[in-house]
Parts: sequence; C-alpha cells; structure tokens
Amino acid sequence: MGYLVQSQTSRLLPIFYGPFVPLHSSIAPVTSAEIQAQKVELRRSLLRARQGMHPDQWREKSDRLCHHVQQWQPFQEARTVLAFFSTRQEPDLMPLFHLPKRWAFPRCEDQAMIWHEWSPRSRYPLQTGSFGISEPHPLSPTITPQQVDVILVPAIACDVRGYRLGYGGGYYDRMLSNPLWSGIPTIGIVFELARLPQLPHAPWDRRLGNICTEVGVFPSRPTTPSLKMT
Ligand SMILES: Nc1nc2c(c(=O)[nH]1)N(C=O)[C@@H](CNc1ccc(C(=O)N[C@@H](CCC(=O)O)C(=O)O)cc1)CN2
Ligand SMILES: Nc1ncnc2c1ncn2[C@@H]1O[C@H](COP(=O)(O)OP(=O)(O)OP(=O)(O)O)[C@@H](O)[C@H]1O
Repeated sequence: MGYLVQSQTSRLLPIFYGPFVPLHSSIAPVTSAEIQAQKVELRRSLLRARQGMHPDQWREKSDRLCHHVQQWQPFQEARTVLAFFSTRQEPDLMPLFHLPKRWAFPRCEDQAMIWHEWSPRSRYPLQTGSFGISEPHPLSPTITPQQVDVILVPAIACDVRGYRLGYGGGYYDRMLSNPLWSGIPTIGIVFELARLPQLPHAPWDRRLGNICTEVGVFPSRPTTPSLKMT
C-alpha cells in the first residue's frame, strides 16, 4: 500500500493509505505484524529524509517552528510544558527553553518516562541517556501530570488525524493511554516533510491533538465515523 508522492521538498516520500473498503464488504484484515512492518519501512525513509537536511535548513526550519509554537494559545497560557531535546535532526526547540515557563524533559527508566524540571540556568547538568539522547539529571525535581499544561511531543512523522510515528519504544503511547496524562493538550512536533495524509496505526497508538511544523499549527482532523449498514 505504499505510494511514492512528490512532496513540497521535492523528495519522494512514501504515503500509506488505508485499505480500500467497498461498501457492503467486511473490513480488509491488516495484521499487527503488517502494520509494524509498514512502520519500520516508513521510519527508515523518513529518518533518511530528515537527516539529509542541510544543518542551515534544519536551524532555519526549527526557528520557524518555534515561532509557531509560541503563537499557539495553549502554549502562551501554559505555565508548565513537557518538551524534549532534539536528536537525529528532530526540530530543535532550544530557543523556547529560555522562555519564562517551567520546562520538563523525559528520562527513560525501563518502559517509562520520568519527567524532570530543567532550564538553561539549572544547577543540574544534563546527561546522555540510553538512546544517546540528552536527559535531565536524576536528582533534578520531578513533575507530576497535575502540574502539566501542554505536552510537546517528538515524532518521526504525524498524520493529519494526529497519529504519530515514533522510534518504536511506545513511550508516548503508554504515557498518553494513562488517564492521568491523556487529558493534557498535546502537539506533535515535526518538519513539514513529515506531516503526512495518513500513517498506519495500531490499536495502541494514541492520537495527538495538534501538529506543529515550520508552516504552522494544525489541529488534528477528526477521524471519519465508520459507515454503519442497518
Ligand atoms: N528527543 C526525543 N527524546 C525522547 C523520545 C523521542 O522520540 N525524541 N522518546 C520517544 O519515545 C523517548 C525515547 N524513545 C526512544 C525509543 C526507541 C529508540 C530507538 O533507538 N529505537 C531503535 C529501534 C527499536 C525498535 O524498532 O524496536 C532504533 O531506532 O534503532 C530511541 C528512543 C524519550 N525521549
Ligand atoms: N498502552 C500501552 N501499553 C503497553 N504497551 C504499549 C502501549 N502502547 C504501546 N505499547 C507497546 O509499545 C510498542 C510501540 O510500538 P510503536 O511502533 O507503535 O512505537 P512508536 O509509537 O512509534 O514509538 P514511541 O512512542 O516510542 O516513539 C509496541 O510494541 C506496543 O506493544
């Protein structure tokens, strides 16, 4: 089900459309294994596209993206924001971390993310975590879900419905399936080349409320309700 389309950046990117389901037919079976295999292939091609970006372009697009995050009302009103440190040429949000908000970042411990406060003026140094990603110091103060106003979510790609493709660890899906976290406004952070019409998704995939790219902020579109034959 992979199609190659010409994106705005003149790269050929695979777009995955769901199975064509004629009226009166039952839903075509798509196994979990098939969905995971599609994700592996998409991860590979989208990471290659992102990491092929020239560093100057990466900086310029990251800055434009930060500008759009700053214009987003829930962010403007937020006191405490969850964010991430850029890895593998993810958009770099560092300019935002100087804004007067309480910032928190994930530290991976087994299957969970522990959220710790950090700011450029923090007395706790960052350290490198198990995936080679900068993480806050384990002794820096932790943040509870009740304190959080907005979650900036890293992704390899997002689709217009808010489905997200990550590195395959399931960290955000697990977190966002927990009722303590699931009601907090989320915004996926990707470059425009990774905002896709449709991503394959598994039953455990949680949708994000909004997507931000260097072009702007896009509220996620509702999924089309399935047709019911009576
Ligand atoms: N900047 C940033 N920080 C983040 C995340 C992120 O997406 N971006 N995470 C978001 O969750 C968490 C880290 N999650 C990760 C999960 C898996 C891999 C990883 O290296 N995966 C293997 C493949 C694993 C598989 O396919 O089973 C790889 O990519 O080689 C890296 C990070 C927490 N911190
Ligand atoms: N709510 C959950 N409870 C338990 N396991 C989960 C949950 N959500 C996801 N997982 C597991 O985590 C893995 C997530 O795989 P998937 O390919 O969807 O990752 P991803 O969303 O791309 O990665 P990530 O969230 O780390 O960036 C799957 O193996 C799945 O079984």
